[in-house]
Amino acid sequence: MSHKILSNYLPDNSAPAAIIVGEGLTSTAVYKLITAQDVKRLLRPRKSFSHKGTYGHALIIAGQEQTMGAALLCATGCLYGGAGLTTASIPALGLTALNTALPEVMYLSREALEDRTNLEKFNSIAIGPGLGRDEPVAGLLQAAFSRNKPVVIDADAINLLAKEPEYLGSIPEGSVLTPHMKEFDGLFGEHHTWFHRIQTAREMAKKYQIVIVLKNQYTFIIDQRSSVYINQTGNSAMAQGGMGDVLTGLVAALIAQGYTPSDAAVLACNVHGSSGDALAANRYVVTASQVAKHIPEILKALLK
Ligand SMILES: NC(=O)C1=CN([C@@H]2O[C@H](COP(=O)(O)OP(=O)(O)OC[C@H]3O[C@@H](n4cnc5c(N)ncnc54)[C@H](OP(=O)(O)O)[C@@H]3O)[C@@H](O)[C@H]2O)[C@@H](O)CC1
Ligand SMILES: Nc1ncnc2c1ncn2[C@@H]1O[C@H](COP(=O)(O)OP(=O)(O)O)[C@@H](O)[C@H]1O
Repeated sequence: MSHKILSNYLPDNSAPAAIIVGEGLTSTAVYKLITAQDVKRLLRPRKSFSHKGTYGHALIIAGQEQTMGAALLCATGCLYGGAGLTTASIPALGLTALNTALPEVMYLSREALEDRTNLEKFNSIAIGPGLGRDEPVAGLLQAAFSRNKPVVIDADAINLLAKEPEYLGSIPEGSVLTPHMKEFDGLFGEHHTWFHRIQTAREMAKKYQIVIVLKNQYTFIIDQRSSVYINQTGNSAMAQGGMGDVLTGLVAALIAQGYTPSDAAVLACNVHGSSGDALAANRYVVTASQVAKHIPEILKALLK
């Protein structure tokens, strides 16, 4: 089995030289490289005798007037990630855009979230993309947390946790946090090296029993036992707004389909990056919408 030095995966080369990386999810090393075989093993084929109810119902709580696109991109990632049903809870002014861009996706008003019984039917919830900081985000977060089932938490929902850290204690176990570097440091304090950032992520994932997806060129997925999975797919053609919103929707789609939060995060990061890689083979830049729409081809290819 080949081993690589962790520093190879850090932009600042900050890891002590002795830290090695095992190849594959079954490696006993703390730091594990995600391989194509891992992802093939994780992905389950769709069953012949199945219907939309077999593949779960995901709820996306996202968007505000100026960033409705983030909600649409998140819902697109969820739809193309194979959730049986996707519902978007967005401000009513986004309804025409939703119905036009994504006719497959259903709508739940923000007011309806106040009645917690409306949330019971969902197999997964993602919250945060484009929510903004002015809206009553705290109320939306409380609604998402009220079920005590894993929630995918991104963007402005992470920014709210940074502002009101008392909510950290009520994150349901198994939830998946998907911060980029700036969001991570906003929440858990400034870090001067990537190695130290990863150590904090390991500590926090264990403390709160959550999965942390620390987004980067190589994304680090840290599970509840502090293991670190390193995703190698993805490229700089993907460095464009909305890319993370698609990833959030994809994680929600996979949790809705019954994958564990940790497997969903590993699979989503790998497939999201592979989608970008396939498209970038003959493109200078790939958009978030393109990456989302190419996901089904990547999933199908993994089953071969
Ligand atoms: N179509 C839509 O509706 C879209 C809506 N969106 C939604 O809008 C909301 C706010 O999004 P946002 O882009 O304004 O703020 P945010 O992502 O916090 O960046 C702020 C600063 O942080 C930094 N930074 C960012 N990423 C980094 C990284 N990986 N690694 C390191 N640093 C990084 C960078 O700072 P710089 O490096 O330039 O100093 C950047 O300027 C949010 O809810 C989102 O979902 C977007 O998804 C776009 C499409
Ligand atoms: N240079 C790159 N190499 C690999 N992946 C990248 C690169 N740039 C961006 N990405 C991926 O794109 C996504 C960006 O997420 P994020 O910063 O949250 O975007 P947004 O907030 O605009 O949706 C992450 O999944 C990240 O790994």
